[in-house]
Amino acid sequence: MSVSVKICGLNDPQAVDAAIKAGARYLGFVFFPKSPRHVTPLQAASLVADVPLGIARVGLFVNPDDATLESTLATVPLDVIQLHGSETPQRVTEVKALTGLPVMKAVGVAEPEDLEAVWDYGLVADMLLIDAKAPKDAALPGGNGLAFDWRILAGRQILKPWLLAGGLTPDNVAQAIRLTRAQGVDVSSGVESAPGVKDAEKIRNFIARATAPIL
Ligand SMILES: O=C(O)c1ccccc1NCC(=O)[C@H](O)[C@H](O)COP(=O)(O)O
Repeated sequence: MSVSVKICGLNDPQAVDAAIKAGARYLGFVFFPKSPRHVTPLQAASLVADVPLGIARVGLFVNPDDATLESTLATVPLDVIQLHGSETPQRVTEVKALTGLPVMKAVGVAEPEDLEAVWDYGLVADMLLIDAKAPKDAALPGGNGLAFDWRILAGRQILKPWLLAGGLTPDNVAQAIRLTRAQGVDVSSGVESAPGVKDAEKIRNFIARATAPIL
């Protein structure tokens, strides 16, 4: 089965178009005001207007309250909610009930002990995004272009569908998939020319290399 690709932090129509044409399975839109990739619900509504069926529109939130989720969903149709903050398993369950949408929970990994959280969230989330743990002094909880030691995941069984994230690039994504046997991969900074500026050529290269047969 081919690896699914999520391109995260899309904020311009050319990049959305490049991701769709190159075969992305998930398109991520960041609703976190401090991010250089931040989009408003109205901007996102315009960006997703022509997304074909079968490609999931993912809204990325950091510790959102109910009102934020409700007002965003009233403006932009989304298929998946990505929670990228310190939401508890209980909050994941609440967000699923409130929105009626599947939840992808991001879990930060730096060392083998962090896999306990992967297990805990696997019991409640519909999907997991296994990402590098953000450094304590990082301005953002994700999208920092940092990788973790992928060998931590080698040979692990994970309860739910999951995507590998953190510091992936067109140059390292095939090796990351080979080591972790990830079913899907997620990228943001690795397909940018500057923070918050997506590069269509890098998006095409990334998707081609992630979906090529792994030898
Ligand atoms: O991208 C952001 O600006 C961002 C802000 C707040 C929370 C999460 C954020 N991004 C998450 C991602 O883009 C990805 O899901 C993932 O962390 C991979 O990012 P990268 O290492 O840059 O490829």
